[in-house]
Amino acid sequence: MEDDAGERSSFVIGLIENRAKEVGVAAFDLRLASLHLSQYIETSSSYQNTKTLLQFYDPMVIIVSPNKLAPDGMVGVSELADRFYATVKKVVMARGCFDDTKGAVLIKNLAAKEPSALGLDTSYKQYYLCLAAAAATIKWIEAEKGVIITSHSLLVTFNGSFAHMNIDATSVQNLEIIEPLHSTLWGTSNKKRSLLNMLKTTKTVGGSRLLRANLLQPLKDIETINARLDCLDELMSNEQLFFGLAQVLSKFPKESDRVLCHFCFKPRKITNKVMGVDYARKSQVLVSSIILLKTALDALPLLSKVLKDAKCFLLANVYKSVCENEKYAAIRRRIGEVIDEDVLHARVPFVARTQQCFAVKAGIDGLLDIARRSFCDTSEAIHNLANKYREDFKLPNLKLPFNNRKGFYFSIPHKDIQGKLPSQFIQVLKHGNNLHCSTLELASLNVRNKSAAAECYIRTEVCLEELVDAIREDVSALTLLAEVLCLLDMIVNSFAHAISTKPVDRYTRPEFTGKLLLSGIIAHEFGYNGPMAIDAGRHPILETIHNDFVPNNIFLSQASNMVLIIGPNMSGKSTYLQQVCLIVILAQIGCYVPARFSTLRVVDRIFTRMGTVDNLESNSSTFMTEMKETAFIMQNVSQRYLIVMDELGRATSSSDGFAIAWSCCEHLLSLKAYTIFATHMENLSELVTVYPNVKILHFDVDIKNNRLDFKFQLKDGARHVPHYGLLLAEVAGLPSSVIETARNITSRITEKEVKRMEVNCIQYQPIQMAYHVAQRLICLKYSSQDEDSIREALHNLKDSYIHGRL
Ligand SMILES: Nc1ncnc2c1ncn2[C@@H]1O[C@H](COP(=O)(O)OP(=O)(O)OP(=O)(O)O)[C@@H](O)[C@H]1O
Repeated sequence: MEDDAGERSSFVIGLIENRAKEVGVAAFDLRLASLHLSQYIETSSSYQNTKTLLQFYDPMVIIVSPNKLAPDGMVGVSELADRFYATVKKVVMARGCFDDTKGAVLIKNLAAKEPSALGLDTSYKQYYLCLAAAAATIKWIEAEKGVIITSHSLLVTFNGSFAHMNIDATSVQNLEIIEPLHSTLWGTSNKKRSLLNMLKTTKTVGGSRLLRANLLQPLKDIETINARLDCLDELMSNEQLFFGLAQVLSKFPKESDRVLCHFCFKPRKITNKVMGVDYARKSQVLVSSIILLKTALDALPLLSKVLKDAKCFLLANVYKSVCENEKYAAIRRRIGEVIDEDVLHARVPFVARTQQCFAVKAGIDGLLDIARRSFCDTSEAIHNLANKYREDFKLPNLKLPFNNRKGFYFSIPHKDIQGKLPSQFIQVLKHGNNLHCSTLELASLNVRNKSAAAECYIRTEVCLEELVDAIREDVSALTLLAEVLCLLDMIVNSFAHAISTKPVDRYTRPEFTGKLLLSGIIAHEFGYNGPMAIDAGRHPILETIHNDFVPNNIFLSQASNMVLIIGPNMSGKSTYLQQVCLIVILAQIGCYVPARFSTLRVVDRIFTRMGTVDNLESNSSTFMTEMKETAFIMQNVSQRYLIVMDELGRATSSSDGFAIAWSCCEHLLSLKAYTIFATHMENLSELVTVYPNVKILHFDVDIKNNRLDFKFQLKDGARHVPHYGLLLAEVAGLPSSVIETARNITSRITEKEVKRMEVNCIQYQPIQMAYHVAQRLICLKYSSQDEDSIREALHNLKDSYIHGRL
């Protein structure tokens, strides 16, 4: 639709809730003509799930019902919209518009696929909230835009958000997925330093929107992830295919997705209301859409040529479903019957206007030909007028720019005007080194030129009526083409581009455990709870800034599902936590990752508590925010989650903070989720004496000349770095007398602590080792390795045990 251009959001969201904490969401994408339905129980009183969805969709309109149905203690989605999305247009529709029965009928009629494929027809009563939201949303769109949605044209997904990895809104900020934090880890805020900005080399608006959507909701389906990874394998090993595809994609208009979906919306029959809303403009959009569609269809044979020999499933499937699809050639033939072959899509406004006026072949409509003549005459008169002014007023550098709003105007360099501008020139505006202006004569010619163009558009629309109806019959083919172009743009221009611009093997393909093991006991034991191992992983963004970025490993498994990382300030803890999460996200969007090797299990949800984000809710102290975020994690955690906690408990008294951190760790250790916990509290390493499934690591630091020398290297076990806080405080410029006093106090405390830790470690090491041996033996029991490999593994295990390397 014409008013959803550019990268502005194109989502209209209907929201409704009941008193049982259930929320129904219908998110309608006007650009892609798709509708995404979700219904879920809101788990927190601060609406974390709803906020996450709203952040994901970034709506331009939120539709809510007037009555407050929120459960006690919750503000209600309507107020949520007011508080957090004050700049987004809010529409309140009568409760009756949220009609679930009507929603079900609409979905049945409008969805491109049978609703049974969505699980809606049999059990829709259960999902009445999202259907009610859908009814209201569709009603608003049809009324507001003056359109009727074409039957069986909508791409409908159900429960969309939960078929994907869930990253809550706070974690999106903490991990700097979309935008860098104001106080970034690296000092000044820089737009380049978010994962989205790093990957945003897509060439189309649809491609970058798909990329954003993927980063906010990575995939969970291993088959789809692997299909993308297979595609990247092929692109990386076949340069001709990679460059060929990149080149062909550039031949498709940037706005292909929006235009292809234009045909899903059928304008209502002309009513006074619609006539009043610049009817000519609507006709112009239609003509421009047809020209864009022609340009896109003309590029399809080139795509077929490049993809003909592609091997991977994804590209072969695109070839089969799009390139070999007869429907596109048929549509192109129909377009050729009415539209002039030479007409091209143009971005320069006046060229585009001329192409649109001359789109339909000459001789098809007499009135159109007359309107064109008038358009040409007025355009010529305007150019003649400019020539006349150049000569009469001695203004050889007078230019005649055009924009859609103003029409033609004059642009005169300031330096060419000796004294005053002649009085004929009106509406004078300074614009850089030029003056922009008009004259009465130009204004009158502009009006005539514009109305001649408007007449052309309206007549053209009449000529295109049959063609447009024919195109609408195959609208699902156009939606498919739009989807495919966005996906290819993301994979080729973003993923493959990012990998290929790095030195060879900097990015590698992640492996996923789970699929192969999904049978019987092995699936149960290891499939869903397979290990997460990253060898020589790097931070995808920071490594581009630091030439000497130090890679680090991680290993999490059922036997060791928590890693506790200890290290002084500035040693690299927060960077490491971010790094692991970003690698998991990259892997689950189907991209290679910055690591030498990685084996991952699919993560359902990432939770982070990193303490760097400003609190959005007023009246919450740093500590309360920290506790609220932690409570949210604790209440929602389940086994395939990845939890990342940075310095929990630092915002209160040290004893309470330690107690909270310890008990949170104990709680998390009792679950199957994987947790990475970074802390300054060295005493927390004593957890290892009680829980064999926690692994302690530390960031290596040397002390040279009373200065900390950071190695950024993770090492096994805990290491006590004496007085690192004092050393850093000294560097920061605290007076030496203050430092001296502080040093005396801390040395007395820490000596005692260290001794106690050493005793405990020695005492509990054998228990730890026995536990790890047992776990590895269980793994070996279920492994499918041959006898020799098992023998070798047992040998290695024995060696590791003897040398205390477990
Ligand atoms: N692996 C690495 N290789 C190179 N430099 C790194 C690495 N990790 C971190 N750094 C550098 O160290 C700086 C500090 O890292 P980070 O903020 O992660 O430390 P921290 O231990 O979390 O500190 P604090 O405890 O004070 O929050 C980063 O800004 C980055 O410049």
